[in-house]
Amino acid sequence: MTAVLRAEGLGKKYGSRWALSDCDLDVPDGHVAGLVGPNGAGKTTLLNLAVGQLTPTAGHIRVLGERPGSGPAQLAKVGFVAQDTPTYPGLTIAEHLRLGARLNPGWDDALARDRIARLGLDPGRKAGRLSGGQRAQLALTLGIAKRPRLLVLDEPVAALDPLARREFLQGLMEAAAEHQLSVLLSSHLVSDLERVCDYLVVLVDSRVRVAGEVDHLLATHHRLTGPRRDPGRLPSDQHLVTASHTERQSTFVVRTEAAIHDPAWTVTRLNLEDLVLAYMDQRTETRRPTLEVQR
Ligand SMILES: Nc1ncnc2c1ncn2[C@@H]1O[C@H](COP(=O)(O)OP(=O)(O)OP(=O)(O)O)[C@@H](O)[C@H]1O
Repeated sequence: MTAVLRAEGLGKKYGSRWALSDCDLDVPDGHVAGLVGPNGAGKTTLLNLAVGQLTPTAGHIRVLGERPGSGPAQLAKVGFVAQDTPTYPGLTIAEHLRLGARLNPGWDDALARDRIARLGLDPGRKAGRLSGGQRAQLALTLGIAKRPRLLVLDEPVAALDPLARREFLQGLMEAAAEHQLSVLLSSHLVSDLERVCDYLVVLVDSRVRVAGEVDHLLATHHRLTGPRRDPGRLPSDQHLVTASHTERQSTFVVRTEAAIHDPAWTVTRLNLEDLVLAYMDQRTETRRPTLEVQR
């Protein structure tokens, strides 16, 4: 299957500090992929590399088989809704659509107008007069009407209330299904990603900790609880994610493709939030995670 995003040894340095390092990723086509991680993990850096707004310090990145920003044809295939869903406050919705038509060769004006009408938005209204949720919907409309093959969104719902978030994500899912659109979406709200994503990338402290199809990740990660045990004694096919101990008891989160038969363990499944938090627990204790979990 084609990769919408393929990174090999990808890294980006600001001054002497790596914002992203040793990133190997292969995000397949046809997914709504979630990029999750705490503040400062490198999500925006990775997305800006994917849309060609940054160039790598190390390694390679290919988006839809080409170097991001390598020419007009490549740029036309990728839509980008940047952080805080930027729009021009002094321009009306209709003017935004006209600008979109001028700037994008594949612009689908009927789709844009229809979507604005379905949202009940007045085309004559200036973007500066819209609510945060309406502005986000306008930015999403501009991204979809470009008719890209991949739509990249950087924390598009962070500032929205739960209802506006739900409406926005619903619109995104409908567009992805209707227009065979691949989506790469960052958020630190695990519950939002859980609702819309079927592929997940966990980024912590500038490194990809785990990536894969959500169903497969959930099927291969387990929490083991039982009598205290040295993690070094786990079978070699059980990859340890996190370990914690009391005086008598050990709790491990492991990743394994194999069934777990050891009768000493009580085995429980993880939900997506548990899984993300387990990988975040691997980070150094010097900086605390600020990942939000909202229901
Ligand atoms: N232009 C820049 N100059 C210097 N350092 C930067 C710059 N942009 C980002 N960084 C640093 O790179 C690291 C990764 O930042 P990035 O914005 O990619 O993280 P993020 O995961 O998107 O965070 P957030 O969730 O807060 O948006 C951070 O330590 C940040 O301070």
